[in-house]
Amino acid sequence: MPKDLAARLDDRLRAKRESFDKIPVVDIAPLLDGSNKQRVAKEIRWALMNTGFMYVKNHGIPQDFVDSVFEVSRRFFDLPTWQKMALHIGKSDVALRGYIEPFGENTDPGKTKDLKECFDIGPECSTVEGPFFGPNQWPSSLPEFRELTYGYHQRMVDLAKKLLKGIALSLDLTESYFESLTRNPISIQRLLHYPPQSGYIGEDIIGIGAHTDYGNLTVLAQDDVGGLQVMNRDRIWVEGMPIYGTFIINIGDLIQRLTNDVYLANMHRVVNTSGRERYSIPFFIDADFNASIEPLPSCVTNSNPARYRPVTCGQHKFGRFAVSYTHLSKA
Ligand SMILES: O=C(O)CCC(=O)C(=O)O
Ligand SMILES: [Fe+2]
Repeated sequence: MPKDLAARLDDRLRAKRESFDKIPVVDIAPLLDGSNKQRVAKEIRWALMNTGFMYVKNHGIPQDFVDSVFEVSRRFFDLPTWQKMALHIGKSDVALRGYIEPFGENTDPGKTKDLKECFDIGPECSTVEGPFFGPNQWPSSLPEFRELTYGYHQRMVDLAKKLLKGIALSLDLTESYFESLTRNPISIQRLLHYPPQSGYIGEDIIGIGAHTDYGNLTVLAQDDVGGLQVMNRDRIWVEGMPIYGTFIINIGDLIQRLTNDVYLANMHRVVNTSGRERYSIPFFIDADFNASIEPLPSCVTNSNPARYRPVTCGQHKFGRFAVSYTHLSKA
């Protein structure tokens, strides 16, 4: 964990929040169909103030489609290592697309090595245009991979934009608030595979080290294995158990900065002691590369003065990857 995060963690958890022993489930149908957006906004507000996480149900993405992406993800991670390494993220320049081997990204660098392996996809561009924007790399031995995973990415962008509307309403902003910040947003569609761990497990090697997400919003699909843990106010790790048919939504640093810590980008990690392989599919949506993020006037008060200086989305995000990606931090 970068030092500033470690220092801020205590502060965050001291903040006036209700502790939680489970993550709330929010039915977002009334947000999506417009029948009761305000009720959903209220539930989102409680969840993001107190846990930074929520499950969403009735999200409109067919479960058999999600299952088919899990299936192709399993097939991808089953490929021989040399085939995966041929698509290594280091070959994508600053676009940051492709395969990341175990220990190739450590989200709590200096403390934990991450056992997970990943594959990252993003908005398709024909050449590298700059950080996070460039061509994807595709596995030629899995012809169905591209259509399924890129199609999923498109559905996620759409869902995330609807969720951002709900978040805007939950902050008493107009529902279109995020539109001007997300015209061509950085987004990453990631596939993850966690091998099981057994015996003594210390914090030096786990599935994914304790971290907050970097951007605006994460939409996570997980299989039925379990292992996600989210920290509560008493610094207890609460299990984010799988609930079939839901996604887990959590906010990242940028929304925490925007809300001046009213909403919590909460710490989480994965420890897979199930004895089974675990797969998950997180999608990250951020803001435009040059979007400036600073505390909203409505979240700055005498008792909660502005805690953050403006930062551009791209600067913040690339800065965090620069220390977590082994291939970048060694360069
Ligand atoms: O696999 C999971 O459940 C969580 C993954 C995660 O936290 C991340 O990729 O940022
Ligand atoms: Fe995360």
